[in-house]
Amino acid sequence: MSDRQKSGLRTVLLTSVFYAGVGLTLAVAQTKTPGEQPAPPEHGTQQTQAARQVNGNITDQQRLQADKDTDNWLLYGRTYDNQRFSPLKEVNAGNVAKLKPVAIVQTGVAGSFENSPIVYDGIMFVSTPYDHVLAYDATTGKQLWAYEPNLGYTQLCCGPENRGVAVADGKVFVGQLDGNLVALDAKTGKVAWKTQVGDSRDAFSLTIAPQVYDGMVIVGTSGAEYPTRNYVEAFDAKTGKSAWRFYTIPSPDQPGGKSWSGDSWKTGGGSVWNNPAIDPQRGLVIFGVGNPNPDNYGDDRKGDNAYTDSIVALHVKTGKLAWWCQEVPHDVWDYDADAPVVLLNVKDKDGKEIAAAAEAGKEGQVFVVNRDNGHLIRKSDPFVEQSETMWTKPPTDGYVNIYPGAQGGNEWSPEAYSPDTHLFYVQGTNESWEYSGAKPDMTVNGHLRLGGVLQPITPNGPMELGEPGANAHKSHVDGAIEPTGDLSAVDLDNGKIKWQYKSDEPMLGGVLATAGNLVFAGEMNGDFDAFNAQSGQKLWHFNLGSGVNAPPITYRVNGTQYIAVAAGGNAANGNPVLMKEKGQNFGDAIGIFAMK
Ligand SMILES: O=C(O)c1cc(C(=O)O)c2c(n1)C(=O)C(=O)c1cc(C(=O)O)[nH]c1-2
Ligand SMILES: [Ca+2]
Repeated sequence: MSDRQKSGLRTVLLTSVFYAGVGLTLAVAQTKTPGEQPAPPEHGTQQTQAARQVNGNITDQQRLQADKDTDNWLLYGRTYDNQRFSPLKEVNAGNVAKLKPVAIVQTGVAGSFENSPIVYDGIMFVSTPYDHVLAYDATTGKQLWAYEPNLGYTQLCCGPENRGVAVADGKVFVGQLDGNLVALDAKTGKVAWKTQVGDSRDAFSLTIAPQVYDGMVIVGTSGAEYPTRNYVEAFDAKTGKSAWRFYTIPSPDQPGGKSWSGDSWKTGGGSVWNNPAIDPQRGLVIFGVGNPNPDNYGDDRKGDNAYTDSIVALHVKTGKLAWWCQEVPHDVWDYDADAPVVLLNVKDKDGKEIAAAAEAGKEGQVFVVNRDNGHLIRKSDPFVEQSETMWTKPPTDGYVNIYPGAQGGNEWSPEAYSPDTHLFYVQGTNESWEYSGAKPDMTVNGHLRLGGVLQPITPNGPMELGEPGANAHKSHVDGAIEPTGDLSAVDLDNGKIKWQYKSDEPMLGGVLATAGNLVFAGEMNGDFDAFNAQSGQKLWHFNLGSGVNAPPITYRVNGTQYIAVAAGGNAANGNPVLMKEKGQNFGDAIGIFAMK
């Protein structure tokens, strides 16, 4: 073990002792100080932690009006438009410097922690890597129940990720890595029903946070690094019975079907692994679609390859296609459109305000489309560095180095939009990737089919992914940049970057914007930061001991505003190699912060 690693280990041990101390002091403070405002009658102001009852009875009506519900965080992106904006402002740019942890919860499951919790009526619902689900008192971190699945066989490209649960009508819905969608009783965490969405032996998995709407649970499948034909599927929330399924790769007779040569559409990829937005007024479900397969070798799938790397809208009642807009035609770089689509209004070139949908792609720009027809309104300026070699076809007799690569740009990180500042906040990674192409020897269901080598590189060498060929492959690092990250505020009315914060490591996990003129986001070194939403000035940070690579949320219980975020690091795309180099470890923490 190098000195550097040793000192990293020591820091983590010391900080965890510190956290335990914080938890203790605050737990005592909690019993002494009842909430400032009367609690809901079923709880009572003198309620102890143990008395808090789990209530997951969020109704359709409540979800539709989630924007008016200032206290709760009812949906993945807080509201169906996925803006991740909260009107709470007790914590604001003027006082955030005094923000303190009130509890640091440890879930017991360390690993790539990407969860965005749901909070309802003082209860926080969390999912961990490997799909454990836990219910906590959202003010103290006291655990109320836990679901520990016996996962079946899994075949995963990028780690044991779970991005979150959905809570509706007394149930908690979790997509599992083994391809199952499971409904839990929200009061107890016991399984109510379980449905297989995709066969894990064929490399289908669920890492997505499900969406819930109008009696349905909607999920998409991961698996596009394997020869799959992926889909989005809606299930009856009461029974788990399939309501509709939409294949993200059209057959030849469907719209866009001619954009695949031969039979390539049958195994064309097109994963969907981030939470869809819902436009209730238009009756649309809108989401991003992942890469085509094979990833780097496109000669056997000639054409644009619809609907991969696209923003896609379906009629939510039937699952029928409404429109799509492709960000990257005929992708050979694994440029999934994999961040949540955000619904917002922007000005068109004539200054007219129009309903839009936006997604910040892996290729490093925000795509803004008209929500009525999917027409591209504009692309933002790049929010990461783009190499001159970008868009070079991976050669079969050599290699090409490109940035951004398959980690983005924006990796899957949920963006935020503040209607107060009219700015769109997005994280980004500057990282070189080495690509080469190779015609796959054969196609075997459930076996990786990358069509060559793609791997992140630093100026010092490869960050090996352990994928076939990557380890054995001699890497070339000429032109490689040091991996770094940024957080950008983008004006989507003109596509310009208003401010940008730079981080020493890739930034991924997601952003929260609040009416307190604040933006919260994490860094891989464990820092959880608050910025002035207008100016980008960093106002506060707290180190959570391992990478804050998850989306923060905020909520209010008994009149107190809390901010929470998961911290565990990230296991995808060579990030464990980077973390090891810097002496950083995987973790299992959820930090809960307040002004008290
Ligand atoms: O195409 C796919 O099916 C798929 C799925 C996932 C996933 O489900 O996590 C990732 C990717 N692709 C991917 O390309 C990628 O870079 C990636 C990073 C991560 C992560 O959790 O940090 N997941 C995934
Ligand atoms: Ca992918």
